[in-house]
Amino acid sequence: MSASDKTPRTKELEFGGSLGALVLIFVLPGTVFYLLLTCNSDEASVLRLPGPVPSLESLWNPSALLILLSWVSLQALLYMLPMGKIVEGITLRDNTRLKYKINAFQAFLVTAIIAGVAVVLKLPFPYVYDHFLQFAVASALFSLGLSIFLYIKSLTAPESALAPGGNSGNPLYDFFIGHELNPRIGSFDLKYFCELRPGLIGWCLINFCFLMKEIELRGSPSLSMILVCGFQALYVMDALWHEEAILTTMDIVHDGFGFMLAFGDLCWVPFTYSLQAYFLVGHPQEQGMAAAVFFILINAVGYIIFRGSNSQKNAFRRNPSDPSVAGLETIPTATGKRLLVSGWWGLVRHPNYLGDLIMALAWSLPCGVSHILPYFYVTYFTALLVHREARDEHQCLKKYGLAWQEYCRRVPYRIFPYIY
Ligand SMILES: NC(=O)C1=CN([C@@H]2O[C@H](COP(=O)(O)OP(=O)(O)OC[C@H]3O[C@@H](n4cnc5c(N)ncnc54)[C@H](OP(=O)(O)O)[C@@H]3O)[C@@H](O)[C@H]2O)C=CC1
Ligand SMILES: CC(C)CCC[C@@H](C)[C@H]1CC=C2C3=C(CC[C@@]21C)[C@@]1(C)CC[C@H](O)C[C@@H]1CC3
Repeated sequence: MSASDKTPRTKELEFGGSLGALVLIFVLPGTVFYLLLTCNSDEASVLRLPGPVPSLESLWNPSALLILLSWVSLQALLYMLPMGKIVEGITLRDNTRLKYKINAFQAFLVTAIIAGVAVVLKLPFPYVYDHFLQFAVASALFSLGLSIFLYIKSLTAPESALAPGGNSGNPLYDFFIGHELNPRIGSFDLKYFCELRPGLIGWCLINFCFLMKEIELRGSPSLSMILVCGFQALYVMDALWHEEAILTTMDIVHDGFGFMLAFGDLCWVPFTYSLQAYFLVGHPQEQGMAAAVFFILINAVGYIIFRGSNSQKNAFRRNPSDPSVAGLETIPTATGKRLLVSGWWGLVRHPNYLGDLIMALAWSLPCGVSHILPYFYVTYFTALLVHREARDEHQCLKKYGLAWQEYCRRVPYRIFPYIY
């Protein structure tokens, strides 16, 4: 291995360094349980502490862990099935390119068929609602176990396989961010698998369980529940359909696979992104048709901006002379790549984040305005994307230097036109 193959030491630590990492390892699971306990209470008020903390025995349910393990195994099996195409990821430090299976959308369809059969067989979907906290505990323990396994595995990985963002030499920080970039067991890519499948498809299934709980309680699903489940299913299906696009995201290219992504993918996403549907079961909301049309319009505007900008960039990066992007204005960079300065990417520097945030708002509105809790997602997501934008900006400035400064001059706003 030549010296340039080796992953350099990570000098600039993010998230407040090792102390920040230590705090987040406790704060993230704490936030999940606080949100779920609050949502379970009658008042669902984020300004009050939720009732008494449940006993440890009541949080532990071996059946929940077994169901979770079966779920992850089913998704792993679907991932490994010989369906879908194989594509290559970006070129790695040692000049190799890993191969990835593209079949997440097919996995979703097969899962939907299995769920349909389970409905016909009258399987008790509302069980997930009744034991949701226990499922969250099982999932948090599973992600912690996976993160420990990943860190131990990374200690035997070659230097070239370490993550540029998670090679600080501080074990706690590297455990949090992820020490190894693309941990694999044979050809099974653990990070790529977890990023989209068990958590995102699981989020849709959890929403469906909540909808079935509403049917059990009230005879039919509410309009609010149908809107929330419909909007979020569209978002998940879109991500699975465009699975190939995640191969160039910073999570796959820069960050390793450690506690942050393992917990994020397997616990945070399914158990906090489904909060609106969870809230609606215990706190029903009446929405009229006019309001529903308004929410659908907001979601549609967000989706058009989100999908239009992501597709425009993807098409441009794949083939700059593609007829759909060939007429757009660009600026050259020293790396040979060009930057779009017109179209969606001339509106703000992260139009895809803007669209995503507009959709996030549309997912909360069907829950009414009497509670703050269903607005958790849009609030947290604004903070996540503002932070992510700053991380990406920092990487782009390093990569493109003067050309990036010129782009910032031409397109001065980051996410919200004329505001930020
Ligand atoms: N729901 C959720 O929890 C989350 C959702 N997301 C969503 O995932 C999607 C992907 O986001 P993310 O991974 O952050 O990255 P982006 O898709 O925003 O990609 C950023 C990269 O795009 C390229 N780029 C930036 N500006 C330009 C330009 N003007 N012209 C051409 N290329 C440009 C640069 O890479 P290069 O030049 O190297 O190609 C840059 O590093 C977004 O829609 C986001 O909203 C993200 C995080 C969490
Ligand atoms: C636990 C912390 C608060 C941070 C966790 C971050 C993760 C939840 C997110 C990091 C990047 C993500 C992406 C997506 C989901 C959330 C995580 C895993 C998408 C798959 C969502 C759908 C989009 O179409 C693509 C996204 C890529 C990044």
